[in-house]
Amino acid sequence: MASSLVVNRFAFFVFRETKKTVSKLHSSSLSASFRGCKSNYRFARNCSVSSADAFIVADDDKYGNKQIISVTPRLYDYMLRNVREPEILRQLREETAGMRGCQMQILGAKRCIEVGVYTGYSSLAIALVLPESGCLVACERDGRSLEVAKKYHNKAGVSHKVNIKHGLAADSLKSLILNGESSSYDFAFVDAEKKMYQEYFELLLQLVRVGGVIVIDNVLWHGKVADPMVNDAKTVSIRNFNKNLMEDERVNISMVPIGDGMTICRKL
Ligand SMILES: C[S@@+](CC[C@H](N)C(=O)[O-])C[C@H]1O[C@@H](n2cnc3c(N)ncnc32)[C@H](O)[C@@H]1O
Repeated sequence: MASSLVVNRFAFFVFRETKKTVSKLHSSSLSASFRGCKSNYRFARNCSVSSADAFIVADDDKYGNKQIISVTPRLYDYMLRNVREPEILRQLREETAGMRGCQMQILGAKRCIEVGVYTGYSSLAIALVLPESGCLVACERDGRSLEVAKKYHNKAGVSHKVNIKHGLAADSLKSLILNGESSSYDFAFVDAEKKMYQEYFELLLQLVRVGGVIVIDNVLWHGKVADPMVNDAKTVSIRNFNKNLMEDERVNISMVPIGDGMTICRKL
């Protein structure tokens, strides 16, 4: 891919040729994942989130003595100051910060599909790096969020690249398949209803070409997937989805522990 985007709920990376932009990282997700860490983890330094420095949440032999650090507010601010975030994305991030549901922001890539748009941060990030001939099919059920997304697509001059599908994402994906668009997409980002992940994945696997990439967000689900005591419907659904994906020979997968965790799947 000449350019691609990988954005997740709390972290957002833009890869464009050799450029890398990290525009949003959430400070609490890693520490939340390790809040229940077991006693055999050695806690070095201190464990206060208000600490100025990053702290080590685990450096157990089990992990080859690799240190796992938490992202503190100071480190988060440092990252925000040391990435290349386009002005238009900064504006949208700041406007979204005051809105209900603002913790949901995420993703992105060339002939692309996004499942779960919200106010459009990830869709704008994708659209900005798409070539003029590129397109992003943006699936979202919430009309109010879409109004904000459209405003920023217009403001950024990328509306012509974005094909908004207002409605249930599974229905929109099925209509793309019925329209003969199977195997014609390069990239898809999944960030909508967690209980629908398996269905989205099956539909997207039809729509994405061989070699294409599907990125699934929130696969660590605040760490709950690893806690056998947590068995609510969303957690169980993501846990089952992760297990199925691990055994799925139609894709190569890589689970990335940034933000709330995301799995990058490459269609074989
Ligand atoms: C986490 S937010 C998406 C954030 C966005 N990707 C970003 O990075 O800015 C999830 C969105 O999925 C939408 N959604 C949830 N279930 C859906 C469904 N069944 N069909 C379409 N959209 C859905 C919600 O309305 C919400 O706006």
